[in-house]
Amino acid sequence: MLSNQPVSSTTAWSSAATDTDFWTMLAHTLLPSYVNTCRWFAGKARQQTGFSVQTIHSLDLPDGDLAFLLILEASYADGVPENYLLPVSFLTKPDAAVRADIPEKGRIGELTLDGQRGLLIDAIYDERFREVLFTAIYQNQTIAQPNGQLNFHRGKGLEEGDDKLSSQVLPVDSSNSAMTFGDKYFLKLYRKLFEETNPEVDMVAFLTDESNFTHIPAFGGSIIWKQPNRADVTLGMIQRMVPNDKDSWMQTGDYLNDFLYGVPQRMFAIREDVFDKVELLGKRTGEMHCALYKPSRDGIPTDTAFAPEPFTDEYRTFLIKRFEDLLERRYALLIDNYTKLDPLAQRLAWVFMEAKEMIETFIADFRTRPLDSLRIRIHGDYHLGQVLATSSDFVIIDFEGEPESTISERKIKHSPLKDVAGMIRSYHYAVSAKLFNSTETDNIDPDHLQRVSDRWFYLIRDTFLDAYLDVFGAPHPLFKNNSEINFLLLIYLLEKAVYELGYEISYRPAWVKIPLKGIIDVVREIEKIRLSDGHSVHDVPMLQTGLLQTKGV
Ligand SMILES: Nc1ncnc2c1ncn2[C@@H]1O[C@H](COP(=O)(O)OP(=O)(O)O)[C@@H](O)[C@H]1O
Ligand SMILES: O=P(O)(O)O[C@H]1O[C@H](CO)[C@@H](O[C@H]2O[C@H](CO)[C@@H](O)[C@H](O)[C@H]2O)[C@H](O)[C@H]1O
Repeated sequence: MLSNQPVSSTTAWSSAATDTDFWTMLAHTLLPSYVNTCRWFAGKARQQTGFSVQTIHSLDLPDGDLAFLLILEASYADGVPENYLLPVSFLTKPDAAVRADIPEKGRIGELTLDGQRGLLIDAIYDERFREVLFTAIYQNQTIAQPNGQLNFHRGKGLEEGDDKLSSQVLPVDSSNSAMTFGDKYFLKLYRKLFEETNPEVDMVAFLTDESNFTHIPAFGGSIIWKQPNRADVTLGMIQRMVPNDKDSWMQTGDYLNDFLYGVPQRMFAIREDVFDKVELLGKRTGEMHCALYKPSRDGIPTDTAFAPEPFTDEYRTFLIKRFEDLLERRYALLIDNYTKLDPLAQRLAWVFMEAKEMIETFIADFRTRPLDSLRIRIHGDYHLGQVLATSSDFVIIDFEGEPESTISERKIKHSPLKDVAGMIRSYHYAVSAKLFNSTETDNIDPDHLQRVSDRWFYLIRDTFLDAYLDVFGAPHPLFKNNSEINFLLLIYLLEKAVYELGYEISYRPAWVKIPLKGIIDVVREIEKIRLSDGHSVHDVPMLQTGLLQTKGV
């Protein structure tokens, strides 16, 4: 977004790196309004108190010009400041063609530097900058900077001979920026930065280098900022590009359109190939977790970052605390927004509020319940939108973990059933969003709609779960027995639905009833447990309609 204010400085672009006054001036003029238009800036809704350029890394462009990688600090009235990556370059040529190529969202503003007029842009839109990043990764370059060094690392997935590829910025608007190289590589530049290696780099590099799991885009390399006595900061990662038409959320939506067709005629029909796909996704998910399960072999411990761990007291305390905080925040959010909810959501909200004590008792049981299953690194934000559908298979992407968690939290090991719960919730979302938000079902009795969507969901859930568990065989150290599987699934399903409740209240209020229904389904399961054996929960029965019963796990 171009600012109308003409901004000028006596500094030339070539000597700007060391001119702190220049960057301070920019941080007070062009940058705040620009950053606030960017999809990747997560601080828009917060009360901002200012921006400052904390660090400037210089990169030489092929024609002798320069681009800078700015680390921009955003400060707020409440809470800790955040750091964002903003690469900038300065186009001085009054060349209309060059400028016409820069989309509005890449234009930071007009600048006059040392008498030279030009346009300051987000450098991802500068082909020279993209070429420099790619070449540096390809050549494993280390570029010294006043504040440490930039380490460009090439991984297994970047092939020899692919050194000159044309590049583009992908139009997807998300929390990071994506560039493609020769339609073969996908480079993600992280925008919000953390002083720790991004979990996505850990995970994708590990799966590429240490396992035979091929259903992720192979790791092509990373861009890391290293500083003495400080943790590494990950600036970017490159992977193989996956040719895909759509993600699994969209694919499931297509299946649901077919299904929806029969609903007004009271015909319940799911195509067989839908079950085949769901089974395949269950299998791929199981294979991903098998690949992440690396016990010590012959007494030789594997990389501790990936070694399986038991359900320690420390983990139990962490999870319970997180759950309690999450519940408190969600109850408060729900109360604040109650009057904005539609009548169905309000009814469900009441059931949730009334079940508070029961939920708390159930969570508290997690502190002492004997659990012999194991925890490993997992995807962490697993849902249908994170799985790309190729012509006949699936590729799993976006291993950054749950956006609301800190980077350290995202690396905590969990039961892989947390990912399984994420996917189950996602199927529930898919059918609920389709059936309750489509005009085709406007005239259908809501109770009937609820019954058919429940049936669809249970069949799909059990198909997914069954195919998932089949991968492990029985017994497997990750899952002690059915009772533990069912208990852990309930815990993670509840946690995920409670997390989603906040997401929907903030971003899609019309969808709030979806996670509320998910929470209430778990509450009903907890009630069943209590009714079956008083208040102790030794044997946790299978989920309603679960095919699990037939498995000898
Ligand atoms: N390796 C890849 N190949 C092709 N497209 C990809 C690849 N990785 C991601 N994408 C596309 O880019 C979008 C954003 O990627 P994602 O990893 O989810 O980024 P973000 O962290 O910004 O959400 C995805 O929804 C998908 O459409
Ligand atoms: O942007 P991310 O992929 O990191 O994930 C966030 O946004 C997701 C929504 O796009 C949100 O997922 C929720 O909605 C999905 C449907 O749009 C559904 O499939 C998921 O089950 C549901 O959790 C995700 O929670 C949030 O972290």
